[in-house]
Amino acid sequence: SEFVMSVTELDLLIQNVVLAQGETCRFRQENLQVLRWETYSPEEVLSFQQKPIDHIWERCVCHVTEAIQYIVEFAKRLSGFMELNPNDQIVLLKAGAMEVLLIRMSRAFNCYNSTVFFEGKYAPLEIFQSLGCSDLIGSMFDLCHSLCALNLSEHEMAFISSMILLDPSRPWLQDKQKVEILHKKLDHAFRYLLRTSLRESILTKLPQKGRLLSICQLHMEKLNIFRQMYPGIACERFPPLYKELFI
Ligand SMILES: CNC(=O)[C@@H]1CCCN1C(=O)c1ccc(Cl)c(COc2cccc3c(C(F)(F)F)cc(C)nc23)c1Cl
Repeated sequence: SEFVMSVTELDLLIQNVVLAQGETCRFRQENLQVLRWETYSPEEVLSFQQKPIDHIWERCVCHVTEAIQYIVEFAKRLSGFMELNPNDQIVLLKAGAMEVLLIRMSRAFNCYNSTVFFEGKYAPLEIFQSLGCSDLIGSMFDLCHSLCALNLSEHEMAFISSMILLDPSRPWLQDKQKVEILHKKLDHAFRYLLRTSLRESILTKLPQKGRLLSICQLHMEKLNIFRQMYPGIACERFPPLYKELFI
């Protein structure tokens, strides 16, 4: 029994999702644009590559953890999310936060020279070489390239992110129906938005769910390898939120 949403309800939901994204994206789109040709020099790249692996890992994990906190704030602002039971809120964030981070990373990616915004300038893939997980970083860059090709607007990215988070197919959900209703409303509003902006064609080109999932699984493997290699760091120095969500 498909439900009907009034235009007012659709507009209100679009406003809620777009506002949630605008208030919780760590870097403003315009600032990222201005800086996009500020790249690291070969000497700077070399000095990054010569730093010890645990040093770079720890900095990256701190950046990732901070970015995840912004994504938690994004989720909390999505209408209906805070009305879900706390267990389901954690289940949805645990499963979807990293995928949303990958979507957000593409906003800070310059697909003309394959660089990504990192610590103030745009960095090439090589800068992460000493991390010893070039397959993970490489697949993140590939994903950014395919997302850049879609030339997604902030509105579209906001909806894609909200539907990744409010995904009723996540395992261990207690109140699946409630998430289903939220997801269906987002789907209606997203399609309405795409119809009015003549952008329905992107629906068939969005990255498959499995692709995001596989990168995130690579994330977990790398993280476990790193924790084994540097047991000292993994426990204490990881910010608590990271432990809660990923360990
Ligand atoms: C635009 N910038 C960004 O999106 C990210 C998040 C916010 C800040 N930030 C960066 O500075 C950044 C940008 C690009 C890259 Cl490739 C990186 C390095 O990313 C990672 C290096 C190591 C491990 C990473 C892991 C692992 F495995 F720990 F789970 C997981 C993710 C997702 N990213 C890792 C980083 Cl940390």
